[in-house]
Amino acid sequence: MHWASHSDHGFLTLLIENEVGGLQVEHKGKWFNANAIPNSFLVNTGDQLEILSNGKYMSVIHHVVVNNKATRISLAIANRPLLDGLF
Ligand SMILES: O=C(O)CCC(=O)C(=O)O
Ligand SMILES: [Fe+2]
Repeated sequence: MHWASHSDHGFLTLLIENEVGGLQVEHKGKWFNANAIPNSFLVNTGDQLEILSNGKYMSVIHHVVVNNKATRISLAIANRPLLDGLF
């Protein structure tokens, strides 16, 4: 089971997750596990960065796989643009 696949609206998203993992990123139609490195942030590129870099840094499509065997804990720190303005 996984949460809905999506890209983040903001510039960058910083993620910390526990050892359960579960984040997957899409590349050329395939899904890859994005296992966090202990004591580090995992950084997702967002839509705002893709737009401001004219597509040089693509916004990553991702989702999270979960199960009923292990408790997944994650902390996401995101900046998001106002929906009615530029920033
Ligand atoms: O929990 C995670 O690792 C990712 C959460 C996420 O994709 C989000 O908050 O946009
Ligand atoms: Fe996300």
